[in-house]
Amino acid sequence: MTDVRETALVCLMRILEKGEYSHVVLKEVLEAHEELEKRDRAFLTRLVEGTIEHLYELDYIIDTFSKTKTAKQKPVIREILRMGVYQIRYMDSVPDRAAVNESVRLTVKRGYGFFKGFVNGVLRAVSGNPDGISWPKREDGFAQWARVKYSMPVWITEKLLSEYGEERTEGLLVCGLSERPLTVRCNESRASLEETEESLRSQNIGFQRVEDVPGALLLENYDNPAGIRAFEEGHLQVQDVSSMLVGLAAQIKPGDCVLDVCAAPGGKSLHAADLLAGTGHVEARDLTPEKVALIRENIRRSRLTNISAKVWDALNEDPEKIKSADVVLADLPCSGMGIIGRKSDIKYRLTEASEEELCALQRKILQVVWKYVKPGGRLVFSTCTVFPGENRDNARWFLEHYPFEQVDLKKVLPKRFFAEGEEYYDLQLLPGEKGTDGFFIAAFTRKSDT
Ligand SMILES: C[S@@+](CC[C@H](N)C(=O)[O-])C[C@H]1O[C@@H](n2cnc3c(N)ncnc32)[C@H](O)[C@@H]1O
Repeated sequence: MTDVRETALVCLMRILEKGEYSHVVLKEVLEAHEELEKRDRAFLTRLVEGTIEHLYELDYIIDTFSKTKTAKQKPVIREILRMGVYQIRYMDSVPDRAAVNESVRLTVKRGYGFFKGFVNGVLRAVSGNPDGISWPKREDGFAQWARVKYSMPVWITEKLLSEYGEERTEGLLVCGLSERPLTVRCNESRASLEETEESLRSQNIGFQRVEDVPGALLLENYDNPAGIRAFEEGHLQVQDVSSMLVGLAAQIKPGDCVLDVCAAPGGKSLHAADLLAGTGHVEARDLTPEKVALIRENIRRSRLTNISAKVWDALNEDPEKIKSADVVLADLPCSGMGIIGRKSDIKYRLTEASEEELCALQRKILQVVWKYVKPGGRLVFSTCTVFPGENRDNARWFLEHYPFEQVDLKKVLPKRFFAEGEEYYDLQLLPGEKGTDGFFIAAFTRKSDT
């Protein structure tokens, strides 16, 4: 029988000690353990994701009660303690005694019997003294306080504070630790919204329509599309509402030729193909064969026929595509801070230097791909992040350097995304504020005399 906690430990060793991506490791491990029941899969996923989400807080607690600080502990012991504290603090279904005993058992099973007294002692102290922790105080410094309270690196909080102030920054931090609903888009060129809703009802899957975004549904109590019939039939695509706004901002018309230069796993390309309703064509590109395989897998499942995928480095100019596209989608690589609620290891990997490199990479890609837009056609630039350097600043830079006019998004996107009386051309969404992930969109029309 699979030892669920041991499997979680193996995941945490790969993610936190070896630097692998959490979503990749979890997907691989869950696929390799098909025998696990739904309940065990949910427990494993929560234990791994929760431990990562609350990492700094868990270390702070362990370091309060342990003479040997987490930074100096053996990696296996450190991960067993982190998992143990997470279970004590956040998993109501696990009695503290079970969390302690299971951690000790795991210590012995992994060959570290010498440390069983240490693990037992630290976890018992954590469980027995919940009030014995001296937490950082908010009034002594928001970023240091948030480091422990929301497990957020200090430099990120400081950067957010300088752009959004304390209240909105805290909203973003809270959202990063909250469960987000699974949002899906109905492929209405394959089945009507009503048919897809009927199929969901027949499987007792609860949902709510997002009234102002065509085809968008929020699924209730579902965090994984596998097993949903409408998904297997290609009538549903997992996609956040914010990402669906790209398709609307692109103002796609029947017969359009769409080029998505950074498309994997294909969310926006598939939306564009669906909006074309069997006409026109979408070419979905990405950097590597592995990424393009993800797009192809989604195309295969969706059974849409007006879309193809190709490996192409967006930094290389493609002479065959110059002035060929009615719409270019530039959903560019970014720091991903808008989706930390879904991929919580992002915040620990990011550095100030890597964020600056991403700003520069975006400009390099835009420098090439604007040429593919036909005069009168559109380029939509988007990211799933919240830092202005990658978003607003690059959108302004683009407008200053290339022959485009900015599309006023207030005229093409639902009203509720914009505050009354504010001057907007582009749109910056923060996680949770409008029921979406954090996201940025700007759209441009190429001047016709260029
Ligand atoms: C934000 S993701 C795209 C998400 C996608 N548009 C969707 O909606 O599913 C950015 C993508 O850019 C790709 N990428 C990064 N550098 C690239 C390059 N030089 N050329 C092409 N794609 C690149 C990454 O592999 C990644 O899949």
